[in-house]
Amino acid sequence: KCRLIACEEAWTIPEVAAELQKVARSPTQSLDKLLVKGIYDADHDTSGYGKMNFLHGLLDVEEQRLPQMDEYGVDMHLLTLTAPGVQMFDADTATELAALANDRLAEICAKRPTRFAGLGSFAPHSPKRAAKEVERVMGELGLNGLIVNGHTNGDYFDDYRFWPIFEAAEALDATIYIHPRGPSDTLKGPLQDYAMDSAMWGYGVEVGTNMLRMMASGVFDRFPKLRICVGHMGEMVPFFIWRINFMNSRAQKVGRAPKTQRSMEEYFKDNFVFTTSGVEDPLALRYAIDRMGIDNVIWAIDYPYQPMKPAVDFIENFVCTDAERHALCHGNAERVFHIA
Ligand SMILES: COc1cc(C(=O)O)cc(C(=O)O)c1
Ligand SMILES: [Mn+2]
Repeated sequence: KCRLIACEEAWTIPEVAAELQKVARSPTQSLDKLLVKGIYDADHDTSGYGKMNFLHGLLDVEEQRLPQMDEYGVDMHLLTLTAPGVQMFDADTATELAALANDRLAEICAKRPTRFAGLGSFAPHSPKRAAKEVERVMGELGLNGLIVNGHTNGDYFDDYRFWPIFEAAEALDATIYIHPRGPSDTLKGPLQDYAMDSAMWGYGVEVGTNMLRMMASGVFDRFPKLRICVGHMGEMVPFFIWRINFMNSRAQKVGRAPKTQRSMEEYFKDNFVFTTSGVEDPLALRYAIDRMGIDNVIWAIDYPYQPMKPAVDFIENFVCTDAERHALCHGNAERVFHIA
């Protein structure tokens, strides 16, 4: 029996849920509003927002989550404050609620250290205080890395203002998990209809765009040891990596893109790992392993947005070698997220 560590497992606290309800009732133009309203304010004026009953599963750790982990043989959940995290709040509220969520998460992990690990949050729009929180998360709180959800107020991670956060994470060998959120106001255009704002399409576009901006801008020349994790089988990038590499190197030759020390494919292989969250497709997984290398692929459920049993069945039925199975199911997670 292979140890199973699921690495994109969503969770929240009542204080963040309450603040997101305020966002849901505010006149925000953010595309996250469709999802936030559907989850955190569904019973209030639900016109067009689609009620989705995830809140109980997000708040819960021991009532339903842990018994299901026992029933299906999932040893650990790597818990992450669910998207959009604290990033829709003002910088002060975001900083305070990230620290509160991190304290609560450390308590959960301390109480059941063989069942739960956790990624700490921060407020990207207060980068200096965020860098301090990264140090507290990895030091005093003893958590396993960081989580952030795509853009913040429309800014992406090629923007030098975020670099104090990368500096702290790189120095502490702390992996930053870039989870999706709805596309930014400048990206959202035709993504506002047909539920394309979130998991079906907009999430992949949002994170994929962030990843490419980081790679193409030379962030990893500045922070060569920085490790980023993304979910959802690499947010479409693995399947497009040949074309991304070819077209970026041509763009560099003709001066359309800045010169970088390494190629896009090298940055993706050297500085990224990705999980299988929400893509339970054996063909996609086999391609991703063969294309990007087994050491870069990590199993995840994406609970409670994905039901637990099908995700366990998916990985247990996946055809692979024993070495691949150990890497996928726990070995890579233990290395990347410092799990004993
Ligand atoms: C933050 O809210 C989420 C909603 C869903 C969904 O299935 O509607 C999926 C994800 C996800 O894929 O992480 C996240
Ligand atoms: Mn997720």
